[in-house]
Amino acid sequence: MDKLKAIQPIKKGLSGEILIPGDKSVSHRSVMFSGLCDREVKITNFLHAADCMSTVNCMRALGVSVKELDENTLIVKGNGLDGLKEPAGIIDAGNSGTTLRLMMGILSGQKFLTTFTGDASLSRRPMGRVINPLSQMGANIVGRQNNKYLPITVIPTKENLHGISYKMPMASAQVKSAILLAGMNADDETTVTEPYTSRDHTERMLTGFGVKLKKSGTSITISRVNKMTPPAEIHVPGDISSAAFWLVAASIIEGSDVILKDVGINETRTGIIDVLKDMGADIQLLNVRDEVEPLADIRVRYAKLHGTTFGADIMPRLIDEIPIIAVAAMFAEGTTKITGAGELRVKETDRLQVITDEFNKVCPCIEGLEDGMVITGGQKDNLKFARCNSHDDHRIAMALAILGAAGVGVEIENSECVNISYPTFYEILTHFE
Ligand SMILES: O=C(O)C1=C[C@@H](OP(=O)(O)O)[C@@H](O)[C@H](O)C1
Ligand SMILES: C=C(OP(=O)(O)O)C(=O)O
Repeated sequence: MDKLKAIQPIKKGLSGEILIPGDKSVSHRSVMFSGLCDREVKITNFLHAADCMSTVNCMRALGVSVKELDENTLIVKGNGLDGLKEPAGIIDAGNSGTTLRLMMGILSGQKFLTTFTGDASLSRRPMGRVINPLSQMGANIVGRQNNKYLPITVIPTKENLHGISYKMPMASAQVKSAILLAGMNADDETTVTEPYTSRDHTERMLTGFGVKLKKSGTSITISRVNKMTPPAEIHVPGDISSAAFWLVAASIIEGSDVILKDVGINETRTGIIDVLKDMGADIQLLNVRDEVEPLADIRVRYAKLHGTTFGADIMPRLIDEIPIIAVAAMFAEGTTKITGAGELRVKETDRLQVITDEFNKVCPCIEGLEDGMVITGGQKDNLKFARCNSHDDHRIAMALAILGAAGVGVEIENSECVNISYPTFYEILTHFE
């Protein structure tokens, strides 16, 4: 039985500095791409959390050496671009959509068989969105319910993959990445076009490994890759999706003035900063610097927020932040309307449904829409202590914790799932009084 977590209200606000752990998306990719090279790559500030460990275990099962120098420092040594080996058993992708979808792209051109499983949540998530375009490239991937769900097997094909030009029905970095990674093994050019630009970590990191990509608007083109030349070291920036919980907590808890250290500010990820600023938040970027990914320290102070409206065009830039933005909206004066968020229905949970069901237990102020929600704000004095359920969704658990900390406290059932992306989250939260 998972632990019930009691969260106390924070009275004095957030202060000092919070060191933000490594970015989950960049951590996954750093291990995958390094594992396709034939020399050692050192990865620093790697996110040691359950999702990224699913990727580490997957790469190990495929014959890649991954040594852990300490919790956040890895040495990855692969056997070259054609050096992955057939795994001896079934690979468990756990809770991680990124692991499963990107690995399908990498494995679809390999000459061996791989079978994946995952947890109950991942087994409900749609995989046809990756299997369909990869099949058009000549991959042979089968899954439950007519190739839609886990368990999934990637079957070797006799023919090489061929390039396609694919217009994606949704903005998704996982789908885009899977197609580009398969495209590295295809005989001719592969082009993928998104309705809106999603996070571009794959494109940036592949470029850092010497892979040539052409970008035009929201289209990316890749050709067969014969060799990857890794940097000696990859430093993973702090995860803005983890920083998001403190950005909102400090914005809504009076007396807060805190600095979030070493946060990745790649513009395909900073939608949360734009939306919070639009709501009146006091956020300053300090010490901005540019590595493979841009980084900054972020100062955030309590401010009186007001409601806002946003939709599909900004959604890929804040897709994982909707639960915590909903919390900000509950404290903001006026109404917040979010549309174009239908993708939230196919995350670890149906996040639109879970936000409406669980946050309304604390204060019934959220009306669900088919592709979003309307939140009536100004609820600070109307919150009641409730027992809520994360439904085993890490981002819901953390958003509920901030809702409780900024209000009158909360109890969270299935609270341990924060280990998926932010194992030290509760420890940091309880530093503040
Ligand atoms: O590529 C990635 O690392 C991710 C892409 C997003 O998913 P989609 O591609 O399904 O939108 C995001 O929600 C997920 O947390 C991580
Ligand atoms: C959706 C998420 O991750 P994934 O798709 O990799 O499971 C997330 O971390 O919020």
